[in-house]
Amino acid sequence: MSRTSNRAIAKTGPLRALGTMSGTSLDGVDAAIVVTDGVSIHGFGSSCYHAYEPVERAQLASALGQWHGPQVDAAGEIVTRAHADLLKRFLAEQAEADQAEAEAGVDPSRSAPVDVIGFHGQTLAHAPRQQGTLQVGDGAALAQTLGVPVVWDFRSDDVRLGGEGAPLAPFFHFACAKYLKRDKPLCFLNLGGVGNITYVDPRFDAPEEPGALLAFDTGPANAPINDLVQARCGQPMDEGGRIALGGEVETGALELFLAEPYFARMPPKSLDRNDFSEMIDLVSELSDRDATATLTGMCAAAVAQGMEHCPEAPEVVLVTGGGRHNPVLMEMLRVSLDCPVAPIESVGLDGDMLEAQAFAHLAVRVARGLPTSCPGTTGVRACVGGGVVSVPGTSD
Ligand SMILES: Nc1ncnc2c1ncn2[C@@H]1O[C@H](COP(=O)(O)OP(=O)(O)OP(=O)(O)O)[C@@H](O)[C@H]1O
Ligand SMILES: CC(=O)N[C@H]1[C@@H]2OC[C@@H](O2)[C@@H](O)[C@@H]1O[C@H](C)C(=O)O
Repeated sequence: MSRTSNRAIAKTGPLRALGTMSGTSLDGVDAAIVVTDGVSIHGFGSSCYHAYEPVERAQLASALGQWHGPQVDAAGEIVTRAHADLLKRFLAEQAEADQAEAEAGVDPSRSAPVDVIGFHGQTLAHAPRQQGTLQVGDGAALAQTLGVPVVWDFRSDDVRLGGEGAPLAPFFHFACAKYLKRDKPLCFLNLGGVGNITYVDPRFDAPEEPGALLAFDTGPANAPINDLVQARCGQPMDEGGRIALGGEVETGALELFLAEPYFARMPPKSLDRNDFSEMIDLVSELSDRDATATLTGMCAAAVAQGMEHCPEAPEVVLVTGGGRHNPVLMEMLRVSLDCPVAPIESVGLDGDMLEAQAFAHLAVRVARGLPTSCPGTTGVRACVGGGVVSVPGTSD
C-alpha cells in the first residue's frame, strides 16, 4: 500500500475532484465530479455509471461477509477493473471536453481533467467493534493506471480510533446544506441497500462543531426487498414499488422487527448489508405482495424510529439513493414522519450521485488534512481525517 503525504496534492483553492461509489446494492459504480476546496462546494460537474455484469455481481455477492481469501481477492480485482475501465473512459471524455473549450477560446484553466480521485471501493464486510471494516479495490493501482492521485481506504482510521467507520457522507451533507444556503436543521436520508440519515444544523460554522451533525444507519433499506423479490419473483428489485403496492403491512412482523435491540441503541451506529438478513424469515408465511409491503414498511418504520434521535424537528427530510424511486416507500415515509419528505431533486441535487460526490469532497478534505468524521457522525473519540493518499509515480 502506498501512503503518501497529503502535501502531494499541493494546489490551493478549489480542486476538481472525482468521487466514486460502489454501493451495498452491488449494482455498479457511480462516479461524479465536484469542485470543492474541502470546506465549500463550488459546483457540481459531470457524472457517469457502470453496471456490473451479472456474473461480476454474483461474485461480489458471494464474497460479502468475508474478510480474506480467494473470493475476496477476486472481488477486489473486479472492483479495481470496473473502476479503471469506467474512469479511463470518463477522464478521456473530460479531457476532450476541456480541449474543445480551450479551442473555443474558453480557458478551462486546468492541465488535467481532475486533480484528485476519491475512491470508496466496495464494502464486503463491516463489523467495526470486531474485525473492522473492509472495502476492496486497489487505490494505489488506480492512481498508477489513471495518472491521478487517489484517496482511498476512508474508513479504517476512524474504526481504529473507536468509531463506526460509517456513515462518512455527513461532512459532505453539511457542505451541501451550506451550498443550498439552508439556515434551519434538515435531514439527508440515503436509502440504498442500507439506510442512513444525517441531521445537519447549518447554523454551526463547521461540521466538526459539537451539535452540527448527528448521523447513523437507520436500518436495512432496499437490500432485504431486493433479496426477497429476487428469490420469490426472479426480479432484482421491486421496480416502482409495484409488488408492494397491492400488499398490506403485517403489523405483527413489523413489531417483531422493531423489537431488535439495534433500534433502541443510541447513535452513532452502523450496519453491515446483511446484518438484518434474517428479517426475511419474519415475512416467510406472507404472500409476495404482503411480504414486500411489510419489508418496505420495515424500512420506513426504522427511519421513523431513528428520527426520534434528532435534537429538533428538521425542516425537511431530503431523500437520496435508489429508495426514493419507490413511491410506496416514499408514501410510507410521508405518513410516518412528522415533517415534509421530498426527493433531493426538489433542491436541485442529484440523488443518484450524492454518495459518489461525497467521496469527491471527502478526498479533498483528506488531501488538505481536514477531518472526515467526528464523535457525532461515527462515534469516533475525536475528529479524524481518515484515508490513504496514493500518488502516481511513487511506490512506497
Ligand atoms: N425505480 C425503482 N423502484 C424501486 N426501487 C428502486 C428503483 N431504483 C432503485 N431502486 C432501489 O434502490 C437500490 C439502489 O440504490 P442505491 O444505488 O442508492 O444503493 P447503493 O448505493 O448501492 O447502496 P448503499 O447506499 O447502501 O451503499 C436498488 O437496488 C433498488 O432496490
Ligand atoms: C460500511 C459501509 O460501507 N457503509 C455504507 C453502507 O451504505 C449506506 C450505509 O451503509 C452507510 O453507512 C455507508 O455508506 C455511506 C456512503 C456513508 O458512509 O455515508
